[in-house]
Amino acid sequence: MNISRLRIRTQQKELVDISFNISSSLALVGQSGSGKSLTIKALLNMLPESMKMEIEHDSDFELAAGETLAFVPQNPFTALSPLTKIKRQFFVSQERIKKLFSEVGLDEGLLERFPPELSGGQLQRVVIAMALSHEPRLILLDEPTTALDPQSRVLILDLLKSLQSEFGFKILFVTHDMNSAKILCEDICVIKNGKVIESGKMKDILHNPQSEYTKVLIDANFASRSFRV
Ligand SMILES: Nc1ncnc2c1ncn2[C@@H]1O[C@H](COP(=O)(O)OP(=O)(O)OP(=O)(O)O)[C@@H](O)[C@H]1O
Repeated sequence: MNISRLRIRTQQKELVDISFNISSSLALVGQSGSGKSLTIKALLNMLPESMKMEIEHDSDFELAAGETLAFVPQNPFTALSPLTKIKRQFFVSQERIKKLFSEVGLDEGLLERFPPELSGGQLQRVVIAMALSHEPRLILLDEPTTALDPQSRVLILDLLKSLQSEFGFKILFVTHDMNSAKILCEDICVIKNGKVIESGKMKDILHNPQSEYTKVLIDANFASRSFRV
């Protein structure tokens, strides 16, 4: 999927002006304030009313939140309604929910529980099952593992990878964490202040970053994390 131009502006200021291509899995990486969340909101058509956007993309891909597009947010603890049983938070048949639960590695007994009775990793699997329930063509992931411990983080990223090879959806993964980006994505687009700094194959950019900004992102992450680098 090719986004040949995405511009987001307020009356006062241009916040984002980027282009990117999602051939299979793309990490959109940048420091805080670089425009990652706004990009996701723009694709979901959920920008604040004070902002205007212009978007150009391939004509065969309709951007429809909850249909062609699914979204997995940062914090699974706040993504679900706490006082509603898990099974009541899906809008598909019980049979389909059970199938989705087995695909994300969850015991169907958890369907009878309330969200606060599950761990962060289990909750994120529930959210991923929900994202899959409409058979999306593209899943938008906004730092989906930041609220998790390192072990659950790697398990969730591995799960997303295997689900992707099973179902064939594309992934846009927004993060400042190069370690996670490296595990999940084949391609990377580095952004700063709403502009693309560099983009290409993940392995090429990790081995040979062209900008100081990318080097800092790589060094910060690889120096501070101990898991699978
Ligand atoms: N509602 C808003 N009104 C005006 N400016 C905004 C609004 N939301 C975000 N911005 C600005 O847009 C720019 C990009 O913000 P965005 O939230 O997309 O960054 P981000 O890369 O997701 O950062 P983080 O990693 O901290 O979530 C920032 O300069 C931010 O201050």
